[in-house]
Amino acid sequence: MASGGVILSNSFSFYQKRIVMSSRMQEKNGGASIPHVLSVAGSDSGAGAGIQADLKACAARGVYCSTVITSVTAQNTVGVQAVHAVPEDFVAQQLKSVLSDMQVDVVKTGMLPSVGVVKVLLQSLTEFSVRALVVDPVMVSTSGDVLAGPSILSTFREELLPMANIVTPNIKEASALLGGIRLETVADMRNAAELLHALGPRVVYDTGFSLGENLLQNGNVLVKGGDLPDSLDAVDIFFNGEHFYELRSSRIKTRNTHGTGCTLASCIAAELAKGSPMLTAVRVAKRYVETALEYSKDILIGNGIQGPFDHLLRLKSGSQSFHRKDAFNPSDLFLYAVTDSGMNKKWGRSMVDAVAAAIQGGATIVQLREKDAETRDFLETAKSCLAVCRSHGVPLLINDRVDVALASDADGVHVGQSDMPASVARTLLGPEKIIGVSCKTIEQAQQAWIGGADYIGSGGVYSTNTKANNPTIGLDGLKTVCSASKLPVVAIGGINASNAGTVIEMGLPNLKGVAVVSALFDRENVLAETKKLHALLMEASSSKIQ
Ligand SMILES: Nc1ncnc2c1ncn2[C@@H]1O[C@H](COP(=O)(O)OP(=O)(O)O)[C@@H](O)[C@H]1O
Ligand SMILES: Cc1ncc(COP(=O)(O)O)c(N)n1
Ligand SMILES: [Mg+2]
Repeated sequence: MASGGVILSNSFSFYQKRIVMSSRMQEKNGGASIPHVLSVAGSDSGAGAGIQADLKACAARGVYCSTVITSVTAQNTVGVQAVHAVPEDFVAQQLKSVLSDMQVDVVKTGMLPSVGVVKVLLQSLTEFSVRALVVDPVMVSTSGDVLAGPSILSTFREELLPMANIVTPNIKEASALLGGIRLETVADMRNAAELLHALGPRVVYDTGFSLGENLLQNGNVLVKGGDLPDSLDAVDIFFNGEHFYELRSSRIKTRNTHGTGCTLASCIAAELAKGSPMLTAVRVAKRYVETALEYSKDILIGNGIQGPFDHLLRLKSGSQSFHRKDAFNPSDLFLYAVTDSGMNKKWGRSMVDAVAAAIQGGATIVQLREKDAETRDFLETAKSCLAVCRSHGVPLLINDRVDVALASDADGVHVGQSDMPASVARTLLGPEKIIGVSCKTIEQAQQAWIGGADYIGSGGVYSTNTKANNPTIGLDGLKTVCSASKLPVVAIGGINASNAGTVIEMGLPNLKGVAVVSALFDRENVLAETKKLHALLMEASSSKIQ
């Protein structure tokens, strides 16, 4: 960070000394500093707006969020049933606890229920330096309930707004702050943005400031048009004191807009904390709200008129977390079918038919392996095969392509040594998906375990023509890897009905099954071949060396 972050503002006094001390402490602890937003807002028991929305928005944007709760509301999708203000001295205590210990980059305010709370906040900001202040002047909930009464207006206008780097009123709030002027058109919104800018916010940063030269000068106003009557788009007006920007997105048809304002402001704060310039932060935030609303437009939470949306884009029914019965089960490796489009084409059947037949014959897991397919075709095939696999409770993995696994919501991936490392795949896919890694050596097996894989595939046990230039490790190599592996193992490479029994009967530690390609798919009758192999494996398992 540029040494300083000096803010020359009306009445702020920032202590350079503290910034230097705190970055020194971070250096001493050896940790990297993490973008950090402090949300000073009210709690919404329904978790659509307020502190809860702020936490989710920051989490979704990859920023740490601490919280100072100003008020506790009993609230749901019907409205606000009760409000319990937190005593001002306790708000002060929370502010001190967070700001005296943690390096907060950006403070974002939501519901500030009393003049006293605003004063306490401003006092804290004179004692502890932060890089930016985002003010969402929450006054009335969308349900029409008052969250901060008219007595607060003059304090907002005269004391809070002049300190803000950006203020984000909705139409009603902009009108209230400007003495009740009418706001019905985009032109009215522009006018309001200009008038609000004249009231403040006008914090000026020095040019060495880490958020970038001149980017925050003179403060900024965003008048949000979510509730603009008769508007086909969702239009917001951004004014930085020099230029107006009309930010438009499509208006999503949904009841789930509770908390959009809190979320937008938190996302702006999060992007600023990461170092984005103001206009970029606003654009990203608006795009994020639009995306989350589009994703959540049909979700149903609560019986009231305004529902919450899903900040993490994961709750929609049909997403994997709803349907997978449980976590990875190593016994699923028992009869592992790996597809080959060339073979299936040769025998005149579609991939879906081949997968369905293998499952019917007893395959316990399926891997879709498409070395030459166009991405779009691969994705379509993955989706159709997934439907078949899901209906039988059999996991579907994708060979190599983490992007296809993500896009199709398959159950996981299988990667080779020259594909994406397991640790990176794990970060992309999250904790629930299955990751398998091909390993020929003890070191590779160790690395797969460290990287967060669920199982390893070890081979080629026998020579095979499904993989060129693939040295075999033989039964001895398999034995070495199995003995050292902390993960369950599936044997692969040239395994078929004539040798599968030998592999299983060795009774190797951790060996849970065999993976086969040609033995199932380079045959006329996939169902019959799979049944035969399944029976043989059952037989071998019961007689394996203990
Ligand atoms: N139906 C919608 N579709 C797309 N964007 C929306 C929709 N409703 C609100 N927004 C956007 O959400 C943000 C919050 O706006 P608004 O609802 O006006 O604020 P508040 O929640 O404070 O009342 C704005 O960027 C606005 O354009
Ligand atoms: C605690 C709290 N803070 C803010 C809002 C405003 O959100 P919305 O305008 O979406 O009702 C709210 N309803 N509750
Ligand atoms: Mg709203």
